[in-house]
Amino acid sequence: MQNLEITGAGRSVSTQTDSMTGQIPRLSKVNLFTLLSLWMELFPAVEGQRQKSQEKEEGKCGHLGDNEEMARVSTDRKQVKKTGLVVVKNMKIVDLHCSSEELHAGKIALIKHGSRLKNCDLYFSRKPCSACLKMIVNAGVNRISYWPADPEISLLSETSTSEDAKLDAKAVERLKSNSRAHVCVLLQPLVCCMMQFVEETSYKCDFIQKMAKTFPDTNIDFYSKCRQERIKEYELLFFVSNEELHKQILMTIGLENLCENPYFSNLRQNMKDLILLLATVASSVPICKHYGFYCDKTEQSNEIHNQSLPQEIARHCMVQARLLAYRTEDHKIGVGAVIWAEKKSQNCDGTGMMYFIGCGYNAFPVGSEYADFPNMDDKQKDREIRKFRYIVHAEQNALTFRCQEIKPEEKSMIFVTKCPCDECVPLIKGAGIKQIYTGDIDVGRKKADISYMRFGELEGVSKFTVSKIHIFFSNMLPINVVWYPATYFNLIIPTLLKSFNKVLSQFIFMCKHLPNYKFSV
Ligand SMILES: Nc1ccn([C@H]2C[C@H](O)[C@@H](COP(=O)(O)OP(=O)(O)OP(=O)(O)O)O2)c(=O)n1
Repeated sequence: MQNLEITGAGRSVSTQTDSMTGQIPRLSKVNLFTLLSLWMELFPAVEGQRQKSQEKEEGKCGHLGDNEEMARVSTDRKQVKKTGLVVVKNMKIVDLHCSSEELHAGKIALIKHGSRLKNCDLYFSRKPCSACLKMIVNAGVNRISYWPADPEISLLSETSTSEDAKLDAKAVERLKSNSRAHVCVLLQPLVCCMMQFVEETSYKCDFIQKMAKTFPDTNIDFYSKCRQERIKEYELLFFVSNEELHKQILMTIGLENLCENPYFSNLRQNMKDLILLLATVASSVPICKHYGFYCDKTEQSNEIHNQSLPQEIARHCMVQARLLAYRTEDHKIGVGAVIWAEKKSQNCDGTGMMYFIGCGYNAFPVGSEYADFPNMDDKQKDREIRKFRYIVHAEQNALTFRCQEIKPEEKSMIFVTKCPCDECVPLIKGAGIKQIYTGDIDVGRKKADISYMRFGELEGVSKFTVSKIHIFFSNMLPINVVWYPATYFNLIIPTLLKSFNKVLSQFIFMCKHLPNYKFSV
């Protein structure tokens, strides 16, 4: 971990402020929406779905013995790719979805929004199938953007139904040419220095720093290792490494105009850059066996024992916030925030019980022009010309532009990349948000214009910050599960029962066959 202080992505980095003062590159909205759609495709499968697909794989589903049905299910699963979706209205994110076992992302959006999809822009991580497209164009959407790789009905799966995939691609084209909605690929090249900036800031972000602080002896640069792994993983998922194959796909999905150079190589370069950026941001909230977002007070974790999120979901939402932070207008530091809530019962969405409430990043009031407000920070002497009285914080924007009400009876949570300041803490509590997932590097800091004193004293809202899990429990639990008593029992008891069942059935089997064994002996 000592390496963390000196190297990042193979070269030395100075601090964000040293290297890029006053010239922070900004992620375009289109690229932010595209990245979030890709990221939503990676939303961790929820427990119910995981179990169901496991059962299907083991042949334990309701249609046990019905070979045809089994074959259809497994072909379907191979052929239909999970898809992420970002719903945007007036250039603001109004919802985040992903396919579930039963429903495609487009259908979920339709169920949830109906005709409110009118005039919305939809960003898909894969070109949607005809069944989704016909409904969403019918709802009057304005624009449908999709990632130009393997579509939702996969053209890469080697199943007997690949003909169907081609037929579906044709139907999609027909729907596209006969609809008013603009169905297109919206990818923009990253602005100059964006990648370097993301590398530097990811490496320096609160979560990595916190781990570096509390894990000082290890010299494993797990950030770089994690990043390399993510790059490989996401390239496999979102990229078609074979150029010819990629061209064939583009031709089949009506993008023959992108198959010629320089368009083809530009497209691939833009795709690669976005994948690299996503992998870099994702590695800034690392998956590490003994670390996670934990509530440090035991009484507090007991109180909310039934409510904590699985680590992989908490981490997923924090990466959403990290992506949002790259749209900041603050030249010094980007902050992102996203609010989710949990329904009491299962959602039709691939996000399980979780549903999106709102998101934001720190910026000047809507509509302000470049020279309207000062950008100076606390290092400048004159307090009158500092930014702090003008900038709207990430949490404030997330609350202002939320698309759903925060219901007092439901568990709602905010994920914010920087510790909530004294201005925001009462807002979060007042809004009825039940949990805060954040970094705590700033806790207790006092400055003339912005301080972080109230977070530590905050009561009635559970605070989850990156910390080390107790070794005893971490060894017993799966890596990505938040430790709290209920989860512990939820996981351990069924596992014990399962093992007990197995032993019991083996014992019965042995008893039944014992005479035979004796006979043969
Ligand atoms: N939870 C938070 C915390 C802060 N901010 C925003 C408001 C400001 O735009 C910026 C605060 O900027 P600072 O200059 O205080 O941040 P630094 O951490 O860079 O300060 P310092 O240089 O003192 O370390 O972050 C936010 O949106 N949400």
